[in-house]
Amino acid sequence: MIVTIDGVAASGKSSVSSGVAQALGVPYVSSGLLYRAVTLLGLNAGADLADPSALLPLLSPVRLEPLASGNRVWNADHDLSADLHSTRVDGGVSTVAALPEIREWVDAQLRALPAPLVAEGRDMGTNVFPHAPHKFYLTASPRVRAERRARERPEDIPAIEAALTERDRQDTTQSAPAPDARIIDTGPLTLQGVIDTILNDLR
Ligand SMILES: Nc1ncnc2c1ncn2[C@@H]1O[C@H](COP(=O)(O)OP(=O)(O)O)[C@@H](O)[C@H]1O
Ligand SMILES: Nc1ccn([C@H]2C[C@H](O)[C@@H](COP(=O)(O)OP(=O)(O)O)O2)c(=O)n1
Repeated sequence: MIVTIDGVAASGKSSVSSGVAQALGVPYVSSGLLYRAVTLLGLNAGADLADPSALLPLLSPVRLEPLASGNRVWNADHDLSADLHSTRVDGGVSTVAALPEIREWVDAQLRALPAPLVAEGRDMGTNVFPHAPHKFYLTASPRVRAERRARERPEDIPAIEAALTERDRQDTTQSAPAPDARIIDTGPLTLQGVIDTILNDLR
C-alpha cells in the first residue's frame, strides 16, 4: 500500500507523514529532501543551479534513508540531513526542482523503494505514484505556515511568509493536487488532529 501526502511549503507534510507512517508501522519518504540535497551539493560545488549537466555528476553517491522517525540523506558516508533545512537551500531549491532531468533522478530514487510506504512532497499523488489508493493534500494559509516555520528559522514571520509565498509560486507547476486527493486545511487542526484525520480516512 502507498499513501501520498502532498501539499504546499510548510503545510506539515513531513511531520504528518512521519506520524501516519509510525502509526501504520511503515517507512515514510520525503521527496523534498532529495531536491534539497541536490541544491546543497550544487551550492557547495559552486555549480549553476539551473544547469542540470553541472548537477547530475554530483548525484551518484546520494542516497535517501527512509527511517520512520525521520529521513536522512547521505552523500557517500557523509550525512547531509542537518544542512538541508537552511534559508540558503530554501532560496535555491525551486530552481533545481524545475529541472526535468533532476525530477527524473528523484522520481527514480523514489520508485525504487519497496511498498508499503507513505510518500510526501508535491507530485507524489499526481506523477510519482499516480495509482496510490490513498492520497491527501495539505494546505494552510501563508501566515499560519510562516508562524509554524518561524519556530525553526532565525528570520521573522513576515520574511518567512514572503519566502514561502514566493516558493509556492515557483513550485506551482508540480504542485497541483491529484484529482482524487482529499484536501485537508490544517490551519484549524493540531498536528495530531491532521494525523488522526488521515488515519480515520484510511480505516
Ligand atoms: N497542524 C499543525 N499544527 C501545528 N503545527 C504544525 C502542524 N503541522 C505541522 N506543524 C509544524 O509546522 C512546522 C512545519 O511542518 P513540516 O512537517 O516541516 O512541514 P512540511 O514538510 O510541509 O514543510 C513543524 O514545526 C511542524 O511541527
Ligand atoms: N515532490 C517534490 C518535493 C519537493 N519539491 C520542491 C519544492 C520545494 O520548494 C522544495 C523543498 O520541498 P520540501 O517539501 O522539503 O519543502 P517544504 O518543507 O515544504 O518547505 O522541493 C518538488 O518540486 N517536488
